[in-house]
Amino acid sequence: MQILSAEQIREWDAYTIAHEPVASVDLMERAAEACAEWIEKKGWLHFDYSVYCGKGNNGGDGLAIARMLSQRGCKITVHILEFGHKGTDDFQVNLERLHECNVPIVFIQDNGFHPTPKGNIIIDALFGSGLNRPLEGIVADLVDFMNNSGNKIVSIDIPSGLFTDKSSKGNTVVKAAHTLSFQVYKTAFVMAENGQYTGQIEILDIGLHKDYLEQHKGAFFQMTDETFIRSIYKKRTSFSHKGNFGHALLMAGSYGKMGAAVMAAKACLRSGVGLLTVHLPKCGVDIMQTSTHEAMVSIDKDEHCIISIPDDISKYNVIGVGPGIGLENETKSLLPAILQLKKPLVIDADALNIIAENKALLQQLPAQTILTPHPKEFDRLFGESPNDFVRMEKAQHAASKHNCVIVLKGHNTFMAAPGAKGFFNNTGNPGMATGGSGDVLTGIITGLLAQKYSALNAAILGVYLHGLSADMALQFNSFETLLPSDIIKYLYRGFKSIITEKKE
Ligand SMILES: NC(=O)C1=CN([C@@H]2O[C@H](COP(=O)(O)OP(=O)(O)OC[C@H]3O[C@@H](n4cnc5c(N)ncnc54)[C@H](OP(=O)(O)O)[C@@H]3O)[C@@H](O)[C@H]2O)[C@@H](O)CC1
Ligand SMILES: Nc1ncnc2c1ncn2[C@@H]1O[C@H](COP(=O)(O)OP(=O)(O)O)[C@@H](O)[C@H]1O
Ligand SMILES: [K+]
Repeated sequence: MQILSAEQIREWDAYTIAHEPVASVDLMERAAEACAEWIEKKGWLHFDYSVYCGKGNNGGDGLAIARMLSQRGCKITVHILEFGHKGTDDFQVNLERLHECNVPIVFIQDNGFHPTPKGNIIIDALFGSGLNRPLEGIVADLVDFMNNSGNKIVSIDIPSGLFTDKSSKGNTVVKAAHTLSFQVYKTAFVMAENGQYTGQIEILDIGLHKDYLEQHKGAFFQMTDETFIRSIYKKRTSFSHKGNFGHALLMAGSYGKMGAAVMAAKACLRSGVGLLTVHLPKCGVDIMQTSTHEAMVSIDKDEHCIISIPDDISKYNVIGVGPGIGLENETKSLLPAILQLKKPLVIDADALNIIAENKALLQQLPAQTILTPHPKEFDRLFGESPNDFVRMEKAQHAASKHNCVIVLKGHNTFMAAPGAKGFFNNTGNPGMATGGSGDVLTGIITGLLAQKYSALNAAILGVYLHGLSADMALQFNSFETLLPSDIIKYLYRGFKSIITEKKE
């Protein structure tokens, strides 16, 4: 699924109006009908509704939804924010239509807001993608009033006060339980800083013209859905052998952090790598050999941490470095040597922190290296960001500048690569917020890279599978009990769901 900016959505609306063709007010009717149907399917027709409308097209949607719910037998009160100026044409048409339904309408002109009866559902249709400045004055007061009412809020298109394409940090924004948005995701929905506002997001199909997306391919962010993942997944043939799936070298672990190496190794093996060697300090040998029988080990000179590179590096086709390696000085000084090997590379955790301390190393990254920072690691590497939007733009810029793939981890992990607009992931859950989940991801991506996926596809597929397997593991776990080792255990379910053909 694509993720569009407010401007692109406006263009797409206009394209549909011109090329379907369909009248703008009829498109609004479709949008409102999709919302009313969603509410009906939810079994919510026995509730009463307070519908809050601005005077733009978002408010027009609200008026049309009010009419449709009233026709379905719901008790409705409509509240219109009165600014003095006329509503948009489609708003005015829908106001006329609503007058015919005898729905009570209250015009809000001052702060004396009518209390919303307990149990009413609030429909928030104040502002949509046309928001052009932060809310203030009476409008901000109204949103505070709605948020503090204790009523469930359903926002239409986007919670009012939330900007589609830039940060709304510190602004007054509606806190919705559900957001009913149209056709595609909006950039605002994938930013962690907005998680408190959107609630559950539903994307409703309003039949916008498909040709628009075809004609602007490459101009949009992409949400990595199942269709896309299937298109990059490589099927195995019956005659395949271990030589087809690469030999990965993982450089991981230090005294007290061998668990990171074990998890990365197991995840790498379960991702289908042909052969795996783990380079680790002496203290880790017994741990790895007893826990992970399929992994070979390459033993470092040092007892406690990694300070050297294995002798014969030529047999490995990829290297994954970072999980649990620590920040000992001798480990730090090893990193430039690893970069000089010019192998396909996945860099995570402390290996990223070492680069952050010596940023000149960024210039030495082999082409198409994959970096997997969480936001703090990212900020250490590329500087602090005031908000998620700026951090994402920095990731795009850094990926181009250093010719690398950046996996900026989070709920909707963002993947940036040179020449691509960027990809957001849509699998995974808060059960993954346990130390070690990142080590598992490094193992998965390293395993896929060894199997000759391109760097970008290894990142996209790895992140998707990582989250999907964690989602599958929820069948037998709560968010609290889910462990990184469960993600490895359920990787087979993730793979199978990609491989299994969907029944039509
Ligand atoms: N055919 C289509 O296009 C379809 C569109 N659809 C719907 O249209 C929505 C977009 O509608 P839209 O473009 O009319 O903008 P909208 O969000 O209603 O707000 C604009 C108004 O708000 C005002 N305003 C802005 N910021 C403000 C602030 N901080 N504080 C106070 N006022 C502020 C601004 O006033 P002004 O800046 O002129 O003072 C203007 O009056 C979209 O989200 C979707 O719901 C669907 O029906 C599907 C088909
Ligand atoms: N709420 C969440 N939703 C989706 N994915 C999550 C969530 N919380 C954590 N994750 C994923 O778990 C991983 C955590 O990685 P990281 O922070 O490096 O952990 P660690 O270093 O402890 O192993 C990332 O891939 C991240 O995307
Ligand atoms: K809204």
